[in-house]
Amino acid sequence: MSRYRIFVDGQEGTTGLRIHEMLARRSDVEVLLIDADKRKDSAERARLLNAADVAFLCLPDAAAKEAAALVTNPNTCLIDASTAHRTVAGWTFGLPELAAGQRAKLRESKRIANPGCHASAFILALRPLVDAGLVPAALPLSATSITGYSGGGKSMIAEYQAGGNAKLESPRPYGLTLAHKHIPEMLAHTGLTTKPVFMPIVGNFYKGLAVSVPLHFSQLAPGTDGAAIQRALAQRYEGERFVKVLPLGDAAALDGGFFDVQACNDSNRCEIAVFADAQQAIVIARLDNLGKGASGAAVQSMNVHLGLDEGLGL
Ligand SMILES: NC(=O)C1=CN([C@@H]2O[C@H](COP(=O)(O)OP(=O)(O)OC[C@H]3O[C@@H](n4cnc5c(N)ncnc54)[C@H](OP(=O)(O)O)[C@@H]3O)[C@@H](O)[C@H]2O)C=CC1
Ligand SMILES: CC(=O)N[C@@H](CCC(=O)OP(=O)(O)O)C(=O)O
Repeated sequence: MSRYRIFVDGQEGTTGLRIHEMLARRSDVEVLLIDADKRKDSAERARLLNAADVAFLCLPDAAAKEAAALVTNPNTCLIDASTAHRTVAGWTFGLPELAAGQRAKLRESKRIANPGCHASAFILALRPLVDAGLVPAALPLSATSITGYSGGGKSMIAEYQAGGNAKLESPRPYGLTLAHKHIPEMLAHTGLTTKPVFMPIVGNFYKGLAVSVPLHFSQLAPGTDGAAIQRALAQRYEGERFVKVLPLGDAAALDGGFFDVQACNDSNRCEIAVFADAQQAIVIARLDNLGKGASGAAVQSMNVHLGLDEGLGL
């Protein structure tokens, strides 16, 4: 049996290494490796990109754009983990659970842009509520994301792991220009038309992420309550392998009243929880920023594209 040829451009980086770990367990793929001293050599990267059936781009945005321009082989499918192409025409958003028909698009497309980690959680939580008409598309929302430091890639990991900086011990809000790079994809792929106020917070733990969105029923479709929100989400993701909607107010999702943002670590799962009283709800989606938030999602997209079992290697 001939094996699929896979290249990871950025194989030494955080998401690239994780993809390698996932592919190493598989016998149906051959991973094309680049010599360490040539990993930024455009000619060598071009050779391997064009030799691959699927190439993952685990690179900063500028290098991902450069890599895309190096591909001339019409058979090569690019799966870009960076922010560069997530709202660009001609690229398919790498979230199979986005909507009916998304898997068919991923199967056909040779250009797949994988979602950002915060955006994955936000979109999975909000898209069904907008589609169901419970959340009006123009509603001004706010969202907070608590994330582990591996989301910041090699440089942030080194900063945290060096130790000795007391400022890194407490959670740090950022994105305070109100222009986080995930906001365009959050709008484009939920159907929301008003930019949400989005504030991520990075904490002193390696990985795991939870996006919280507060909702006031007075601003939603008439009659909407916590049960209706949970039901819309549960119906939308019924039968999905990697998206799990928890029961309304699920005490089991809490640890003595606290929500564990690391509960989906080392999995490709996103769990969505709804907590509500008579007037308000908080929808929280948690995932592993290097799992469903990045490398796991990229491998899932590859499996869908190649027509394989979607969970292979995950
Ligand atoms: N970490 C996460 O949780 C997530 C990351 N992403 C995105 O995925 C992409 C990769 O992120 P991440 O793995 O965290 O980043 P890292 O910083 O950990 O790794 C990036 C890698 O790309 C290499 N690189 C940089 N420029 C070039 C170039 N011109 N040619 C070849 N290689 C190059 C770097 O080399 P060197 O080793 O020399 O620095 C590094 O190994 C980014 O766009 C990021 O935003 C997406 C979702 C989640
Ligand atoms: C902690 C941290 O810095 N996290 C990153 C998100 C990582 C991610 O999803 O990456 P891309 O959108 O770049 O692909 C951030 O908020 O910018």
